[in-house]
Amino acid sequence: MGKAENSRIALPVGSNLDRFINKNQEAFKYATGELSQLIRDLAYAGKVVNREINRAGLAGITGAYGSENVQGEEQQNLDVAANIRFTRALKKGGEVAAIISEEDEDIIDLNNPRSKYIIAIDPLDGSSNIDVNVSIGTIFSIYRRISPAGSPVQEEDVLQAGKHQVAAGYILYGSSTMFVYTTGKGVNGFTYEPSLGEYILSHQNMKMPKDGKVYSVNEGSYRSFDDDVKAYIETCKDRGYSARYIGSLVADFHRNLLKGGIYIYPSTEKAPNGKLRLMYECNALAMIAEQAGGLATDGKQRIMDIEPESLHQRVPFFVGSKHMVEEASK
Ligand SMILES: O=P(O)(O)OC[C@H]1O[C@](O)(COP(=O)(O)O)[C@@H](O)[C@@H]1O
Ligand SMILES: [Mg+2]
Ligand SMILES: [Mg+2]
Repeated sequence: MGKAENSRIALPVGSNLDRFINKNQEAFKYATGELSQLIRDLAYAGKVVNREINRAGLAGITGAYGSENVQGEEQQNLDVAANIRFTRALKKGGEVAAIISEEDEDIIDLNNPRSKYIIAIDPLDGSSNIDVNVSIGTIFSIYRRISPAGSPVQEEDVLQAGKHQVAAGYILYGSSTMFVYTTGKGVNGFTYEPSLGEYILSHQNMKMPKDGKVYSVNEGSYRSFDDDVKAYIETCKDRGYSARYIGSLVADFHRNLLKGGIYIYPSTEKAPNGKLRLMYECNALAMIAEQAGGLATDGKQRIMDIEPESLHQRVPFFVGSKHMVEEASK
């Protein structure tokens, strides 16, 4: 792995996340440590959720919870468990003023008067894969609030465009568990070492290849894709690219981040605005992609330039290797 360049964090692979966070903070002159602690709180909650995922089958916590979320999707037990774990850890941590969660219709105001951060979170991504032991994830975006700390959280604090994220990342619960994040100074990945209970720096200054030979789309809805998307998929097939679709956004994204490729969830007849949610799925992965040299659009414009109108709004999503997304977005 190349030596970290210019303002990137220089730490040997093998360092733990905590040490990296401290080092990262030094790069921010006016840092007060609150964002650092917030990232630690997320990483900690991720360890707890990781343990619950690993033993879900044993503890009988797989299956449906018996209620629907605001999107009308059936909540899985682990969706609800993960949502509780992250909300609780962030509340206790005291660094977050409010949360937007996929599993909650409204903003969760944590009444942490002194806190200046807002978090948007998909506690468990890839819910359809929970019970079948396929990789799943958690996705998060962090913003600084606009209204002064201590005052009630306003809509303007939470409905901010992706370009205003101060940090973003995901946790991948796969064959190994990884914590991947950015604070706007490159992307770094940490692999969880359960016997130590530590996240260890394993992927430093991650770069997404500019091109790839993998396309990732649910072709089951192919007939209702618009002609441009169909044309791009045909181009991929003409070129002999491989089709890979895990059905867990975080896992499909992570593969393309490492190997190159494109993930597309376009608008369809069933989902005219696509399926994925701008605030807690697309913005975070867009920031990671761009920080790693990739790109993310809704097929027309840069995802992070989209001004959000509602907490759970959906957008078509094209993300991955820069040249592939450029071509697919034409
Ligand atoms: O089954 P489909 O329509 O292809 O959708 C799969 C997509 O939906 C998601 O499961 C949506 O995320 P949630 O599981 O968090 O609701 C993505 O992870 C995945 O890429
Ligand atoms: Mg999701
Ligand atoms: Mg989810």
